[in-house]
Amino acid sequence: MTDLADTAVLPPVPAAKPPAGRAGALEAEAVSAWFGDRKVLDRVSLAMPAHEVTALIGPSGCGKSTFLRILNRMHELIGSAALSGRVLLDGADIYDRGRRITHARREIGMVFQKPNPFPAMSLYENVLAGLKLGGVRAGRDEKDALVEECLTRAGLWNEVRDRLRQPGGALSGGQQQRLCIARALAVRPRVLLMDEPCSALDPTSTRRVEETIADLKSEVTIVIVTHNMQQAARVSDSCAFFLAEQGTPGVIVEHGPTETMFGSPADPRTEDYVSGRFG
Ligand SMILES: Nc1ncnc2c1ncn2[C@@H]1O[C@H](COP(=O)(O)OP(=O)(O)OP(=O)(O)O)[C@@H](O)[C@H]1O
Repeated sequence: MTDLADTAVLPPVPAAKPPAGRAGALEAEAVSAWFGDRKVLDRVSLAMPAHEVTALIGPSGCGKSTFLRILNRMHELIGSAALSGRVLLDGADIYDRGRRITHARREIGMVFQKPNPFPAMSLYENVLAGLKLGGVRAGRDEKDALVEECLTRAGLWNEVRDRLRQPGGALSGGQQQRLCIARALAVRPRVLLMDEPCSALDPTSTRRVEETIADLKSEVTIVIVTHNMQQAARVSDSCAFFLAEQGTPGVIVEHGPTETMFGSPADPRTEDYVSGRFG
């Protein structure tokens, strides 16, 4: 259980370019979760190695999004929510009493299913929004450099470089999602969590976001929830298959290298799911 009385304000972050290899290794140990009396995850353990893309797959309602939210302390924002277990970022438990919730949120960023840029704010200000929330002061040149760097890393710079003062709401859905990725990157996370980031996008935008994911993993560890098995096969290095059978809490049935999970899974339920026989 955790202390819920922390703020959502980001702490100051340096505006300099991140050192290479800053991606963090994330590890969940025996994580269980509840909404009220209802247990929805049961002792889920999973290693998410640095510089890799880990896909969380499984039928609707098996606890993938809940697990993802636990990885950056968003689960505890829901009134009836509780959890047990540990989440380690490079060996340090993000739920330790001495660690601030804001620290976990900065180190472990999140991109949501529906692109959520600030629609009236300019593209430029959107990218810097996380820094602004944290009260970080930076000079104009520093801000310009950060905006260009993050939009480039998110694969959007070339499309928007001439219209940075336009509102975030003026972009296509796919561009908005990449803007949200740029915004998440601006606070220098070590892990990026993505909850079905392409489910609201057309195939072309989906491909563009997938290319962005592939480019980013040299700098940031990625954990992605997806219902799209082709996407999981395309973007991930390893997969974890979640299942909640007959009203029981969600568990990981099997996890391993994506090639194995799709080519020769050990559990027949994994085989049935990845081949589209259920779910
Ligand atoms: N805010 C909430 N309050 C109560 N129950 C919730 C809440 N959010 C999720 N649940 C329940 O927790 C279980 C796990 O939900 P979760 O959204 O994590 O599953 P999921 O695998 O991500 O599903 P989907 O693929 O449909 O998004 C479900 O039974 C769901 O109804």
